[in-house]
Amino acid sequence: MNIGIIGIGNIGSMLLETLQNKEHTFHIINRTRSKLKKYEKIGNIKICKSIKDVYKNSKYVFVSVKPQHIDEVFKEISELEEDGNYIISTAAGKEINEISEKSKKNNVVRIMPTVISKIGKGVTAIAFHETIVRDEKKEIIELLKPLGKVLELEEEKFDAFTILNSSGPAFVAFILESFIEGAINIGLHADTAKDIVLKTFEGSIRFLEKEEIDLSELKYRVSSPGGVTIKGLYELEQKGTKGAIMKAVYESYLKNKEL
Ligand SMILES: NC(=O)C1=CN([C@@H]2O[C@H](COP(=O)(O)OP(=O)(O)OC[C@H]3O[C@@H](n4cnc5c(N)ncnc54)[C@H](OP(=O)(O)O)[C@@H]3O)[C@@H](O)[C@H]2O)C=CC1
Ligand SMILES: O=C(O)[C@@H]1CCC=N1
Repeated sequence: MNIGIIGIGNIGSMLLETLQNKEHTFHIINRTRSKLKKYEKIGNIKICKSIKDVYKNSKYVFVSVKPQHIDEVFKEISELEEDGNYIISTAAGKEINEISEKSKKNNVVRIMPTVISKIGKGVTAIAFHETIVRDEKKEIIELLKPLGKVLELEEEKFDAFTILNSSGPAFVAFILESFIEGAINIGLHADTAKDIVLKTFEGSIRFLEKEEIDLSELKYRVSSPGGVTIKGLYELEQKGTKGAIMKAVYESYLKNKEL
């Protein structure tokens, strides 16, 4: 399969490295060419000189530039003949109709990926232009399988999905970091704290999945009456932590709708 990737940043490089397969040939381009140096000697990666070269040589063309750069890319694509190629946009907040209009193409697919897919365990939402038929959808979903789970999703749910799934890892990192710094404050070395915090979160998630219990049930199992855990939970409630997190999710969601 000939696969194009326009924009080799966080997501473009994740796609290039995760979808790697000897049966694919990748045609890639990035604005800053020095970023592509490490791919120069890989047999099935062709570094292209223009967006036209990427598009002409690829059946599936991922567009993974930032939303503010996407118009210039679609403008270039709009001047090219569609010849069985598909545009697969990763841009947050950019709808299929808008992409189709700007690129003057019908074969438009929208995905919402996550950096987590680098280890094959992410969830990728996908939506298709109305003209794309079942067999074509199947082939595209199959192509994305190395990323983890591929979830066909109504476009109106993409904004919420983006914040949970794709921004999510940053929120998780922030919360983990808060616990690590809390642990340093009570005398643990940073490395030890990180190790314990990661294992505690991982173990808690596995436990919830295995025991199939509610989150509040886990809170009550851990919180002894008048004990230490409830003291900490009380502090979090008094500081409005849950409200602050809900607001953070909402503000990100609103921002995504503005794009
Ligand atoms: N980061 C994430 O976790 C997620 C990102 N997304 C979406 O994916 C897209 C990419 O995000 P991300 O990878 O983080 O962004 P990055 O800035 O890391 O990567 C974008 C890349 O596109 C390149 N670029 C910009 N304009 C052009 C152009 N005209 N031709 C070729 N290359 C170009 C940039 O080059 P240069 O090296 O010069 O900057 C850069 O390397 C965005 O639309 C974002 O909304 C979606 C889900 C998750
Ligand atoms: O922060 C962003 O805008 C992108 C989209 C989702 C994750 N990163």
